[in-house]
Amino acid sequence: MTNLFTDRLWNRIEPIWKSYLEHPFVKGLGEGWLEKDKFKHYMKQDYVYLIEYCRLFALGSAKAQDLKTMTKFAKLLHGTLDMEMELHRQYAARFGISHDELEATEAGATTTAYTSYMLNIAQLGGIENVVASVLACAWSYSFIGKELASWPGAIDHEFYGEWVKMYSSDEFTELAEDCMNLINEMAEGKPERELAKLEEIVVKTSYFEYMFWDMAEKQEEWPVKLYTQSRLIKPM
Ligand SMILES: Cc1ncc(C[n+]2csc(CCO)c2C)c(N)n1
Repeated sequence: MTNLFTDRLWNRIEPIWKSYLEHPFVKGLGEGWLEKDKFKHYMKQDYVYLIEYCRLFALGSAKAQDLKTMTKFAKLLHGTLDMEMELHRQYAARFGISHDELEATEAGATTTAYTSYMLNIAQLGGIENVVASVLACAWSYSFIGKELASWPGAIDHEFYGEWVKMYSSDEFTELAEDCMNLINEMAEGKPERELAKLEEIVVKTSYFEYMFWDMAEKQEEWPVKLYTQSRLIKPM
């Protein structure tokens, strides 16, 4: 039996990912009672998150050592720009937000920290760092999508059903599997010291995923209180 690196990763990330399903934002989304304003905030932050995320896939293509990997990343880039971000544009339209307004969203603290971390890691190392940075995002959404799709009424919900449908779809499962196959191929033959580094990236990005759900729940932008002459001018 082969020892898959993703099986080893699963031991570390399972408790973190299970906590997403307990988080009020994800629970509310799956059970259908999530406040729309929270979802709107999430979709706007997620859109600018995805713009930065696309750069990661482009970096993956640039760093690829063979055409098969280059093509995989190009496919992931296209899938994100054209399919995943289209979901956001459609939800934005339902909220009366134009494409330009959506694109002009100012990234909040968590969004900035998360995308900056991934882009830094991906630029520092070789192709395996790019794959480790994107893995938790693609795989955890597939995990959440599949789980929520099994909750009664989630997929047919008049508002959140589209979200559940997209992330539980075959196309998304395939994108997540592409990332899992890539990391398994790249882990083969690597020394323990390097595997441990990759594992840390996947654990850190899994923590960031939790923080992203929490940012959405709290509708957080920059949690800074601004004072002028001792008067609070920007309560958070
Ligand atoms: C914070 C955050 N994390 C993960 C995803 C999901 N995601 C990002 S890229 C990708 C693969 C192909 O598009 C998937 C599934 C998201 N939307 N927002």
